[in-house]
Amino acid sequence: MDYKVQPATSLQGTLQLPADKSISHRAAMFAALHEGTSVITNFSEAADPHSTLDCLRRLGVEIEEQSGHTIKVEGVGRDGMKTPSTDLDCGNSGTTMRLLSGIITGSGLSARLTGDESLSNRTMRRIIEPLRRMGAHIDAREDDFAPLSISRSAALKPLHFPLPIASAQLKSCVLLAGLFGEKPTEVVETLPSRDHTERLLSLSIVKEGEKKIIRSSRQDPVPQQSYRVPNDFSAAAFWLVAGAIHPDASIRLPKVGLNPSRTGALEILKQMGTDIEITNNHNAGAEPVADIRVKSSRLRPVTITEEIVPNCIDEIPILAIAMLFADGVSKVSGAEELRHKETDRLHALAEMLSAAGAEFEEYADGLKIAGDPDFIPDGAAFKSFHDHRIAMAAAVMGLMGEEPSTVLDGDSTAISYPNFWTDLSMLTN
Ligand SMILES: O=C(O)C1=C[C@@H](OP(=O)(O)O)[C@@H](O)[C@H](O)C1
Ligand SMILES: C=C(OP(=O)(O)O)C(=O)O
Repeated sequence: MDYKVQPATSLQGTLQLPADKSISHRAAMFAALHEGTSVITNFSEAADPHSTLDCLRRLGVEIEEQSGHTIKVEGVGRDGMKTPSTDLDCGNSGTTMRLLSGIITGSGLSARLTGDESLSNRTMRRIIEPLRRMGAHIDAREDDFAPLSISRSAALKPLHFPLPIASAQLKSCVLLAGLFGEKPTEVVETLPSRDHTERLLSLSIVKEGEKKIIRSSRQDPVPQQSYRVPNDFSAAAFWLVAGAIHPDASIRLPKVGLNPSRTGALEILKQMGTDIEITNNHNAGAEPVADIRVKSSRLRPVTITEEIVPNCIDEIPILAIAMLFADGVSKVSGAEELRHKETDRLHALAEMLSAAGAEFEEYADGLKIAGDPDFIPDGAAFKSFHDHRIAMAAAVMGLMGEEPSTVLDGDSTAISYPNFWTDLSMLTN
């Protein structure tokens, strides 16, 4: 479905954001691996975490969805999952497919993991290679893409795995397989990526200079997962940018997860001069949470380089919109990974910027954008490529137009943020 975006005269209000998607996936999977009941509150209502719930149910885990975004998971423990009688449909969710592949390999069950068209065209080579070294037998289309048929007849082997790319999904996949092994599996991380898996499983971490060595084995108990999931910082980022670039804005975002391995965009927006206030810092389970308020700001240009990219990987589409309204030329490099998301996000951004009439250059690993605080995007029809983050970035840009614009296939927002369009109209009315 296509959505019309009207130019906004002002952006004011308080939004109850969706629950964190990355934490919701993990909370459900780890609750299933815990022996006993977990009650998770503020579980995400978005499509991706529900793909995870659906797969866990097919693996024999009982999950009750209660009122008020609460789920009760009857954890079966590491050895309690059952061979599924149907495919595990991971939908649009890379996190579901990559993390579950680790669990299937560890458990020794046989399963076939499928996904939608987008997920079936995202590389799985990065997980296939280490999981095979741990003893998995994996059949994949072109030895790279879903459907993935996973089984294991040989014993599970521990792995010492220096991460070849900064990816939390790859790190988590290997650590989850390792959780079933008698001897520890070690993942060595040089560039930090989101650390929810390590935190929520309380895994042992040794720091060696710049490196972090994370270990998992059968000796690690899987803790109960009864906590409130923080609201999603990645969803907050759309409104942080909308508030910063709009001349008449004040937006409050309560109870947002501020895990430092996720908040690169906050640092970047502060560096650009965004008027942001953070209050009510507290913890929810193993994760830091706070309230955020953003107001209209005059933005300076910024340069984003490789080291911070994993820390703001999902926020780069909306940061590109912030750059478009900054006073000067901004640059993103070291972000080739964006070409392997729900769509090629660098290409999708280039198409969006071009339809808006912006001045920019696209590189193999990034973008250069000539910003202007008075830029008026053309009221165009923006292609979202069925990608939730591209659709939401286009919508925020559309608020700054003089003419209405259209976001094509804007219903993909349901992948991570089911109330996005309602929240947008609430802020503008
Ligand atoms: O582990 C996770 O929950 C995620 C990790 C990131 O992907 P990569 O690990 O592939 O970089 C991110 O883009 C994705 O939205 C969620
Ligand atoms: C890349 C994303 O998710 P996933 O990899 O889980 O599909 C995302 O949410 O932007």
